[in-house]
Amino acid sequence: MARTRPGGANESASALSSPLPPPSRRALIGWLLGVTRPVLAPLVGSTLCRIADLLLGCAIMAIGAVAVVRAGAQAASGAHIGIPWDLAGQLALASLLKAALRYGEQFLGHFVAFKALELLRGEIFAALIPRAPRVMLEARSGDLLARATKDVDRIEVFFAHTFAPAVSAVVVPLSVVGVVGATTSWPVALTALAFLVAAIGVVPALGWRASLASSRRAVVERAGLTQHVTDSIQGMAEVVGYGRAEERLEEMGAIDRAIQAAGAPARRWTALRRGGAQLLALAGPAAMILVGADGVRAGAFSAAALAGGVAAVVRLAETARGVEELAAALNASFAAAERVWATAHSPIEVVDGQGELARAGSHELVWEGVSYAYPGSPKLALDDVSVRAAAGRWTCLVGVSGSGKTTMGHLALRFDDPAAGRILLDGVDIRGLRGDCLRREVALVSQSAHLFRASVLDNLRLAAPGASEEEARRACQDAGIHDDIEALESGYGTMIGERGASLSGGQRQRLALARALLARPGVIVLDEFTSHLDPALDARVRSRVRERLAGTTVVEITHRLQWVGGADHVAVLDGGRVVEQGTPAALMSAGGALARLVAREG
Ligand SMILES: Nc1ncnc2c1ncn2[C@@H]1O[C@H](COP(=O)(O)OP(=O)(O)OP(=O)(O)O)[C@@H](O)[C@H]1O
Repeated sequence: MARTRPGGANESASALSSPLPPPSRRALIGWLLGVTRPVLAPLVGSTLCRIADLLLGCAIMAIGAVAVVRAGAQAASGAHIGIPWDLAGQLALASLLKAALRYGEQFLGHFVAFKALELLRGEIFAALIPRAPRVMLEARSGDLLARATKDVDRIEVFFAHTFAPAVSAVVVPLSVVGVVGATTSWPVALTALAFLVAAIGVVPALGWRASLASSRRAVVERAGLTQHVTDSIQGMAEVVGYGRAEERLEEMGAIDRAIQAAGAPARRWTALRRGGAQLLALAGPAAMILVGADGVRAGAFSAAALAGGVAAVVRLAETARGVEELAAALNASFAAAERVWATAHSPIEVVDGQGELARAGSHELVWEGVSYAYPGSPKLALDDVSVRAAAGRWTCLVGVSGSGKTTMGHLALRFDDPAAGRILLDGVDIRGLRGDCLRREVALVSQSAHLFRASVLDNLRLAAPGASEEEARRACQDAGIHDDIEALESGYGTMIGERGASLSGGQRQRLALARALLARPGVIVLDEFTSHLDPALDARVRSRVRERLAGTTVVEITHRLQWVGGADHVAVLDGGRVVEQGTPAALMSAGGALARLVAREG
C-alpha cells in the first residue's frame, strides 16, 4: 500500500523538486559502475592499451635521447657517426606498436563511452516508469529532459576520460621511475617521483571542494536554461504573438550570466591547477639533471642513460596534463551523475498493488472522503470528496475552473494517491490493484492527450496493440474522426508530426478519444473531450459516443452544461469540495449550485 500523507499539504520530498542529499563519492562511483557492468571488460582493455601506449611513448622519447647523446659523444671523440640501426629498429617497432595500441584504446574507449550512455539512459528511463505519471505532476519537463540528455552526456566523461587516465596516472609514472631507478640511479628516480607525485597527486586535488560546489551550481543553472529554452520553443507562438521575444532573450541572457557566475570558481581553480601541474611536471626533469650530474661525472652511469631517463619523465608531463584535465571535467561529470542518481533513487510514491480486477464492460468507481494536495502545494485541491459513479452510468463532474474536477480523474488513474480517503473500483481500493490492471480497466481522455510521432494507426494502437484495422476504423467513426483521417494523404498510415502538430486541436482530441474507445475499458474518464469541437460536431460526436459507451461507466468532466441533462448523476465541485450532487433534474429543480452555474452560462 502506498504511503498516505497526513493533513492537507503534501510534504513528501521529491528527488526533483527537493533533491535527496547527494550520495558519497564512493556510492556514486559504485552505482555508475554497477549500471555499466557490461562495459567493464572493454574498459579494462582500453585502460591496458592506454598504459602500454603511454609507456611506449616514454620509451620512444628515451630511445631518441639515448641516440642523440650517443651521437654527440661520437662527434666529440671524432669518431664516425653511423646510423644506430639497433635504436632505429627499436624506434620503428615501438612506433608501430604504439599506433596499434592507440587504435585499441580509442576504439574500446569510445565503445565503452557510447554503451555506457545507452545503459545510463536506459536506467533513467526505467527509473521514470514506476514514478510516472506522478513524477510529471511536479517535474518541470525541461528539467527531466536535461537529466535524461545533457546530464547523462556529461557522465560520459567519467567513462571515456576518467578510469583509464586515473589508473595510468599511477601505473605509468611508477613504471618509468622504477625503470630509471633500476637502469640509472635511484636518487635520480626518486627526485622525479617527488615532482610527479606533486604534479599528478597533489595539484589536481587543489580546490576540489570549491570546484565541485561551483560545478553543482552550474549544472543546476544549466538545467534552468534547458527549461527556459524548452518553454520558449514550445510556446514560440505565444512568445512571438504577445511580443515577448526580447524579454525571453533577456531572461535567457540572465540565466547564461548565472551559469557563468556559478562556474567561475571552478574555472579559476582549473587554470591554477593546470599552470601548477605543468610547472612541476617540467621542473622534475631539470631537478633530475641536477641530481644526476655528479653520477655521470663519477662514471656511475652514462650520460645517455640519464638523458634517456630525463626524456622519459619529460614525456610524463602529458600524463600530468591528462590528470588535471580529468579533475576539471570530473567535477561537472559527478555533479551531473548526482542529478541522474537522484532521479533513479527518488522514492517511488505510488507503489503498484498486487490485486487483479476481472475485465468487465463496466465497474463502479467511488471517491470516498478523498482529500489531496499536489506535491509542494500547501492548498488542498480536493477536500473530503465523496462521489459514486455507478456502473454503466454516465456521471458528470462540473464546477468552475480550478474546482478539482481533473484532479479527481487523475487520482482515479493513480497519478498520485490521496492524502486521506480512498478510491474504490467495484469496492476494491485501487491502491491494492496492479497498475496495468487498473489502467486496462480505467481509461482517461485528457485535455492534452499526447500523440506520438508515428502513423495514425500506431497512435491508435497504443491503447490496444492487438486491435485490427477494422476495429480502429470503427473507433474512429464513433469518435467522429474517421472522415478527417481518410482525407489525409495516406489515410490511417499518415505520419503525425511531432506532438501531433499536423492535426488541429479538435482532430487531436477526437483521435485521443478514438484511442481510448478502442481499448474498451470498463470505466472511461472524459475530460472536456469535446471542448475543441463546434456545437454541431459536439452533438454528433456525443450521440455516437453515447451509443458506443452504453453500458460502460463514464465520468465526464465538463464545462458544457447544456449536455448535463443527459447524465445519470451530476456532482458539482467548488474549491475542491462537492457542494451538491444528484440527478440533473433534481438539482435543477432545487435551484442550487448547478442551477446557478447553468444560469451563469446563459
Ligand atoms: N500539477 C499541479 N500542481 C499544483 N497544483 C495543481 C496542479 N494541477 C492542478 N493544480 C491545482 O489544483 C486545483 C484543482 O485543479 P484541477 O485541474 O483539478 O481543476 P479543474 O476543476 O479540472 O479545472 P479546469 O476546469 O480549469 O480544468 C487548482 O487549484 C489547481 O491550481
